[in-house]
Amino acid sequence: MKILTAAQTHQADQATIQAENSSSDALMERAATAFTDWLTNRQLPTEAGEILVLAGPGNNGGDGLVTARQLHQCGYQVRVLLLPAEKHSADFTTNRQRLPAAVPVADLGPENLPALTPATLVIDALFGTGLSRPLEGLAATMVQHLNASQSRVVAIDMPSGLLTDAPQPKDSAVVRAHHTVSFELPKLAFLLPQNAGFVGEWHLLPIGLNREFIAQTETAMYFVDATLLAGKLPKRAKFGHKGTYGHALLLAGSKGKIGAAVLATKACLHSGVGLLTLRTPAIGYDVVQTAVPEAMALIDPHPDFITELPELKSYSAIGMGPGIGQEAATKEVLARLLREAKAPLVLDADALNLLGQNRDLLALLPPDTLLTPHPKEFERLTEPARDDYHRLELLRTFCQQHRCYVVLKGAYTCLGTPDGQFYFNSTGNPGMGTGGSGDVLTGVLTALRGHSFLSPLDAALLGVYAHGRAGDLAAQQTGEAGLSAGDITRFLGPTFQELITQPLF
Ligand SMILES: NC(=O)C1=CN([C@@H]2O[C@H](COP(=O)(O)OP(=O)(O)OC[C@H]3O[C@@H](n4cnc5c(N)ncnc54)[C@H](OP(=O)(O)O)[C@@H]3O)[C@@H](O)[C@H]2O)[C@@H](O)CC1
Ligand SMILES: Nc1ncnc2c1ncn2[C@@H]1O[C@H](COP(=O)(O)OP(=O)(O)O)[C@@H](O)[C@H]1O
Ligand SMILES: [K+]
Repeated sequence: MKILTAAQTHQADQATIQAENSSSDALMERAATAFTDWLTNRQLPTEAGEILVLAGPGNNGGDGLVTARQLHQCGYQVRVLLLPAEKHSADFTTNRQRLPAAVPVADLGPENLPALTPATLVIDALFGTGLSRPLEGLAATMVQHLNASQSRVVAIDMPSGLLTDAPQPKDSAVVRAHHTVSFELPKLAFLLPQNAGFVGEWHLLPIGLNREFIAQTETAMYFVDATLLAGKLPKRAKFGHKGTYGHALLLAGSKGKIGAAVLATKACLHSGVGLLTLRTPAIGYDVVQTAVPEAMALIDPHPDFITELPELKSYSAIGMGPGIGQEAATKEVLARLLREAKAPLVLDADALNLLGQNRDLLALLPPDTLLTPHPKEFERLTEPARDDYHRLELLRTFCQQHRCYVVLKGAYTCLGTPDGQFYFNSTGNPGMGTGGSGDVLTGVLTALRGHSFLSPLDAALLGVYAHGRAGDLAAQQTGEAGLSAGDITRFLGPTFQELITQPLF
């Protein structure tokens, strides 16, 4: 799915109206109907209690007014408070007139703030994508009043006060919604940790925005779902053999962290690699040969950490980082790897920390190298970010400058590409916030980068998505708290099976 800006969303709105030869009023009715259906499917009139619609002056307020009318018609107890304004959108005015007289309506005022109890269900329709500046005055007071209450809050399209594509000034008033119900395509603001407390759980409702317009609209941001990946992972060839699927090399593990090597190795083997060799210090030999007999162990002469780079010529992808530690000798191995590798590289964990401490090494990164930092590791490679939007700017600059792919890990892992695109992943769950999940991802990505039939972009997209999806399948069995990194590996097979599509021709 594409992620559009607020301005592009508005254009999509207009293009839809034009293409259908209909009216903005009709599109508003469609959006609000989708919202009302969403709500009424989840809350019976008795459960909902008293519903209070807060309506602003624009089309977001118009959505609120249509919703109030429809809820009333469905037997819900609903009343409306309007935010006084100098001008109103045409569709707001139309729907103000259409509101049945039986629905109580009043103007908000500094002396007329509503009583809000835990039994009140508030529909926030003050502002949506048309927000052009931080809230102030009465709107800000109302939002603070709402946030201080125990009421249940559902926002239409956006939590009011939150900008769609840009950071908020600190301390500006933004509704803290339990649910945000938005239309058609996700918004950048939903994907950033700093907005989690405002957005709550978000939901997308299709409203039939014009597909051609969306297809033609240029964007640098995508939300990666199964549809976007359809057809990218081919079925294994009937006469394929282990040579067809690449020979991966992993450099992983040090004393006390051989487990990281085992996790990455297992994940790589469960992601379709043909052959796998693991370079690990001598202390890991028995562990690895026992825990993962499918992998070949190429033991470093040093007992505790990796000190020598093996011969590289037989490998189709090389992953380095999980559990390697930050010894000077290991840094030299990394530097030699960057100088000598011809195969695609995946760098994670301490390989990234070593790069951060020795930034001159960044100049050696071969083009299309894949780096997989979490935000702290990314900071060590660049600089501390002021906020999540600034972090994305740093990500774009870093990827363009070093011609590399960066998997910035998190709840919505963001893949940055050398041409400045962002791909936000849709899979995964908080259960994956557990030691070793990242090591599993390195194994997955190393396997996929070794598939000559996948582009660097597709390998990264498939790997990140599959890792999260396997975590989701695992959590269905273990629960989120019970999930450990090895559980993710067990579900990689079914995940890849789901992703394979086999067209007839
Ligand atoms: N696209 C879709 O898919 C569909 C979209 N739909 C709905 O339309 C919504 C967008 O509507 P919208 O463009 O009318 O903007 P909205 O958010 O109501 O606010 C604009 C008004 O607020 C004002 N204003 C702005 N900031 C302010 C501030 N800080 N403090 C005070 N005032 C402020 C601004 O005035 P101005 O900036 O010009 O001064 C203007 O008057 C969208 O979120 C969705 O709910 C659906 O109906 C159909 C499908
Ligand atoms: N709340 C979450 N939702 C989805 N995925 C998550 C969440 N928390 C962590 N993850 C995923 O788990 C992995 C954790 O990686 P990392 O921090 O490197 O762990 P480790 O260093 O312990 O292996 C990342 O792929 C990240 O995207
Ligand atoms: K809103």
